[in-house]
Amino acid sequence: MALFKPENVEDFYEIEEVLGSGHFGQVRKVYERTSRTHWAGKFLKIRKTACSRLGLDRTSVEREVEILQILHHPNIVALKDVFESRSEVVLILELVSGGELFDFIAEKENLLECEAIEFLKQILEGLKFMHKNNIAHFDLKPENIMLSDKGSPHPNIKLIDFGLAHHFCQGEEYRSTSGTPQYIAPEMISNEPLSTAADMWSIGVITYILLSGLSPFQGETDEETLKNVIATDYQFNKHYFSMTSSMAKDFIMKLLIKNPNERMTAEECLVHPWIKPI
Ligand SMILES: Cc1ccc2c(c1)c1c3c(c(C)cc1n2CCCN)C(=O)NC3=O
Repeated sequence: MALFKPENVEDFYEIEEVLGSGHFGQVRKVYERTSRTHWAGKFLKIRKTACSRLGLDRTSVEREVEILQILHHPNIVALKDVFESRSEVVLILELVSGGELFDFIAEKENLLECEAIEFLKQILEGLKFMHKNNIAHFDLKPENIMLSDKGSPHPNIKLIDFGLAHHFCQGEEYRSTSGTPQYIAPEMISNEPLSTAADMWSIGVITYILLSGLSPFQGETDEETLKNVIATDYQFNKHYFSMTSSMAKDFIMKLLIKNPNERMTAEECLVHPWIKPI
């Protein structure tokens, strides 16, 4: 069982404003007194007993910590420290102060293909590193793609939130039906064995949205969205894609493929002619 620091996190950090919250607990800005620097504190409520419904299972937190301790990469959020009290684990994470990629894009009229490519290259470099370490994120979506400094002419992308991530052991079969309907791969919905290819499906969906503002499978309800995903039923809306290059559409089509084995890998995406013109 992993041991985290038993000291009180507030002996080292001042807890500041809430940055976000979810089923897991809260993410808050924290100030480290000794270094006078800001970080993000992810406060996770831990189940007190096995039959308790509230809070997270400690093993799932240990899995997230183990994965973050492996992943040292410029496009993946860094884990600095972990504290534990009786009912809470606190992850001290790199503060990614530029906010979510999609909020950055929402502030612009529309995104040029060359701008989308620059963001996607960084996302794919982070994914290539993750997948080479046999780790899949399994929750790639715009909310989990952050910018380090949105004021910079070339903002740096950071992938965050590895709460659903999985580290595959050799030959292991892993199934999960967690995730967000708009972005999850068909094999997740039908509870088939998963692989890093599920992340590549999400990249196809994210690219479609980056270039059009539309979500390819979104229906009126989650149920309808899931049906559209399973049917791999999407089109390039003529109005929204009228100015989109055929190379960009080819990139998306080579990711939104029902059979996970036929999808491009992160490495193949990085040498696709749309991303890396000859
Ligand atoms: C400036 C800002 C604003 C909101 C933030 C974050 C940073 C943030 C961060 C993290 C997580 C897991 C969630 C976060 N959230 C919650 C929303 C994430 N989609 C994180 O790991 N580092 C962050 O800076």
